[in-house]
Amino acid sequence: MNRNLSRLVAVAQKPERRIIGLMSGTSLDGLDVALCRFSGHGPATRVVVEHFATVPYSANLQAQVRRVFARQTVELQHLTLLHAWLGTTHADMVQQCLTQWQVAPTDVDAIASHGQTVFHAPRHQHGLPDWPNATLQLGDADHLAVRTGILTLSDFRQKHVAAGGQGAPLAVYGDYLIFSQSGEDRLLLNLGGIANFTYLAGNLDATAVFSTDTGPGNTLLDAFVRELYPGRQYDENGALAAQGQINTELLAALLDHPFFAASIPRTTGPELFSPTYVREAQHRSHTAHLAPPDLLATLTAFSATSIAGAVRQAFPALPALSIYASGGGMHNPTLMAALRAALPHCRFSTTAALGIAPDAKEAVLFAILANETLVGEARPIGRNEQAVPAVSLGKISFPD
Ligand SMILES: Nc1ncnc2c1ncn2[C@@H]1O[C@H](COP(=O)(O)OP(=O)(O)OP(=O)(O)O)[C@@H](O)[C@H]1O
Ligand SMILES: CC(=O)N[C@H]1[C@@H]2OC[C@@H](O2)[C@@H](O)[C@@H]1O[C@H](C)C(=O)O
Repeated sequence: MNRNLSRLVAVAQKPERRIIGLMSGTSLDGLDVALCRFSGHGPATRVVVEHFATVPYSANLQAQVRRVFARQTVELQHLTLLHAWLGTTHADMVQQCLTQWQVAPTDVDAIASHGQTVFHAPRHQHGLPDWPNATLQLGDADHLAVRTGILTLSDFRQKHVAAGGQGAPLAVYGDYLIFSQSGEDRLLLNLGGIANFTYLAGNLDATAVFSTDTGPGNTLLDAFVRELYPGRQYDENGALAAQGQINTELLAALLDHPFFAASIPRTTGPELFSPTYVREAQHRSHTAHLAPPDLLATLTAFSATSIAGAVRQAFPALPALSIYASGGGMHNPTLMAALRAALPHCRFSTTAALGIAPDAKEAVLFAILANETLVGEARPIGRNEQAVPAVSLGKISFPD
């Protein structure tokens, strides 16, 4: 048997595994690196986050990714170069973390690499009836495996698409395994560039579980803060939006898009929710000359209202739900206050209350996907249109 295959079998048979989860989302703020220790699989999964860091993306890295990010037209050579370069750059970031944590690469069983999404194209968004759902993540994992010497699983979204999904949200697989709790109906709400949630039924009915994107989280806020306040990357603690007034005409125009009426699950990205989207809504609502704080207040309300709208669409009877937030947006008190106001029947806390640091959650979820692919088995979650493809996700890259 090939040496790599026998090593793979040995990793799968270990009582405990250390897997590094890597996630770099649509905010392009950095690479989240979570070193996780696993035992078990499926609903018996036990995960402890031994170390976590966000390695910030340099201004150059952000600029290089933005040359292709969510763009209809790109320079093909640059896209090709990025694929290899991000793979080696992510490998160097992993090595930097391991050195800092004083962990030897030989003590890590696997890396689970999400890669950098550069374009997300579900059919409902590209609108081309003869073309499939599609999504593209860069940062080739062979480069990670060869450079770190660690077995690497990657490119988790393609199998989801191949099995009938939109390539997202994938959080549902891990949320279901580690956050389901008898007696509590839960929403796991991630407030990243794009916001999404997973519903977990308190009666532990796997067929009732579903997940969906809801629309913008921080992506529009970040884009306009960068444009209107040069040198700033985001609305720190929601302070700018807190000084502004919500413009109800613009808010109504922003919410006037078929995405918000589409059936659940629906996924999206900055391809749709871009500054151009906002400018068109401003044009339609005659609000092109809003003061910057008023624009940010309205965009914050747009995120909160669209998230609350998706929750109300999914649960029209307004049952009491416990919402556990994660992702960078939970550090924005203006956004969180707007969410609380829009969903007064829900109880809010963060995944810290469930034992997973909210900034680490998405990276941990990719480590869980790798653990399942190595040790677990595909299992059915959800039903009908909300069924989650029952497949093992990710491709395997060997170090040699
Ligand atoms: N103190 C803070 N105040 C306000 N916003 C904050 C704060 N800290 C982080 N954020 C927001 O969180 C963002 C980063 O969030 P996160 O890392 O969860 O996004 P992501 O993983 O890139 O997104 P996605 O889940 O869409 O892939 C920042 O760009 C900023 O908008
Ligand atoms: C295509 C893509 O990268 N989508 C991301 C993005 O960021 C949030 C939301 O949009 C979600 O659908 C997804 O990430 C999370 C980790 C997911 O798949 O669950």
